[in-house]
This record gives sequence, C-alpha cells and structure tokens, in this order.
Amino acid sequence: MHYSSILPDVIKVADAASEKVLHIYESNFKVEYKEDQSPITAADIASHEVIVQGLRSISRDIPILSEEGKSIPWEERRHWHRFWLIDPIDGTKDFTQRTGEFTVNIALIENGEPVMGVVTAPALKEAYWGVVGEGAYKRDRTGKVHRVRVAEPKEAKRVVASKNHLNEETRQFIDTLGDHELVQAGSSLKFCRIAEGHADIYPRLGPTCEWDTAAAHAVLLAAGGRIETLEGEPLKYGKENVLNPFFVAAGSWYF
Ligand SMILES: Nc1ncnc2c1ncn2[C@@H]1O[C@H](COP(=O)(O)O)[C@@H](OP(=O)(O)O)[C@H]1O
Ligand SMILES: [Mg+2]
Repeated sequence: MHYSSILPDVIKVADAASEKVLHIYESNFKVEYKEDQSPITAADIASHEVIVQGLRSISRDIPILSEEGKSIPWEERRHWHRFWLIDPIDGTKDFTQRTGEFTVNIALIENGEPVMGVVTAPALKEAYWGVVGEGAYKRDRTGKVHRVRVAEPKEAKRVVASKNHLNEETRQFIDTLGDHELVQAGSSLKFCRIAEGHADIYPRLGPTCEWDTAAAHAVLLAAGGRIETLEGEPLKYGKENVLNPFFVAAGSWYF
C-alpha cells in the first residue's frame, strides 16, 4: 500500500474533524463522564463521526478501532493485519480545562506497527504527520509546512511529562535522569514535541491505551525517534488488551 498517496486525504479528514472540534471548544459545551469516570463531550463524538466517515471514503475495507467507537471483540480484531486506530480527542481533560493542549489522532497500523500517523492540535492550530521511513512534517499556526526531526542530545536535558497524569513512578524515573528541565504537555503532543526536537524524552510509567499513542508514535518513528517498553521492546498495537505497557519515548540516541 502506498501510504504517501493517501496521506493528503487523511490530513483532510483530521482537519475536518479539528474544525468541528474547535467549533464545540469555543461554545458552551457540556461535560459528561464515562463508566471509567473519564470525561467526554460532544466534541469527542463529533470528531469520531467525521473521522469514521472520512476514512470509510478513503478505503471501505480497512477496519477502524476508535476510543469512542463500539468495542470490537478480540475474535474479530485478531484477524486484522491492517487497521485504523483513532483517538478523536486525546487530552479530553485539557479540552475541558481549556488549556488548548488536546489532539485529534489518526494512525494506520500494519502487522502491529504504526506506519502512518496524523496528529492535529485544533486550538493551537498545529498539525504533525508522518509516514514511517519517509519523514515527519509539522504544519505551524501560519500554515507553513516543514520537515521535523528529533534532536540528538548526549543526555536527556528536556523531559516531557503529562500534566494530568504525572504519577510517582514516573517521577522516580525522571529523578534518575540527572539535571534536566521538566516540560509539561497534555495529550499526544508530548511525542510531537520530541519529534520536532523541542523535548528529549517522555517516560510514561502509567496507563495509556493504544489509541492514545499510535498516531504520534508513527510521527515520532518518521522523525527518527522510538517508543520502547521498559523491557526494551517496541510498543505494539492490535493486542487483545488495548492498555499499553509502561514506556519511554525518545530519539534513537537514548536507546
Ligand atoms: N487509568 C487509566 N487507564 C487508561 N488510560 C488512561 C488512564 N489514565 C489516563 N489514561 C489515558 O491518558 C490519556 C491522557 O494522557 P495525558 O495526561 O498525557 O494527556 C487519556 O486520553 P483521553 O483524553 O483520550 O481519554 C487516557 O486514555
Ligand atoms: Mg486519549
């Protein structure tokens, strides 16, 4: 499959979802809570619907797994060699707290690995995308597109971590990194900050799901970075359990 040929259409889908999301962000939206007590708004649902419709028009036979879609039994998912993995809004807490640091995420997974990803930050008017092996790009708030690449420092100088989910285990890991600056960011933007060379390392010794990481993982891989489990294995997708293991994201210099 030629990912580069469908990438412009995938970016269009993410932009269309972002526009819808931004419209709701700027309104007086209502916050509800899912069974697991995580917040959800009309923007999560609207973004999911725009993305699903858009991806279906790109390809009718690639299945879609979305944080906001119905859960699909493992018996069906286990046969998927290629699928879209989407998080219609990552950082819903940042959305409800109006920090602007939330993202729309679309990844294409093949044989358990992310091969293409698009991440947009509607309120920041930034977007990142990448095809693994072909490079990563950022569209800045002026609309200018440029290639991005991870920094290659000798040690982790700028550590990026969650604003809403920075737990004790992650703090202890960060303490082992020596002198550093702590940059906090919401959502999958943390991976994008590494991809563009604005941060060096993102340790997450806490829970995330496959849809939280997949699209930005593709961007990071395309920019010369990696995400590995604490056992040194690459983070994989399409597992029976959608929870990710703890991981560290950084440029290749770290691993
Ligand atoms: N206990 C938990 N179990 C699973 N995922 C969790 C979790 N706590 C946080 N997350 C994930 O972490 C994401 C937010 O990360 P961060 O704090 O880095 O912005 C959430 O994404 P959503 O906002 O899409 O729900 C959520 O999926
Ligand atoms: Mg998420």
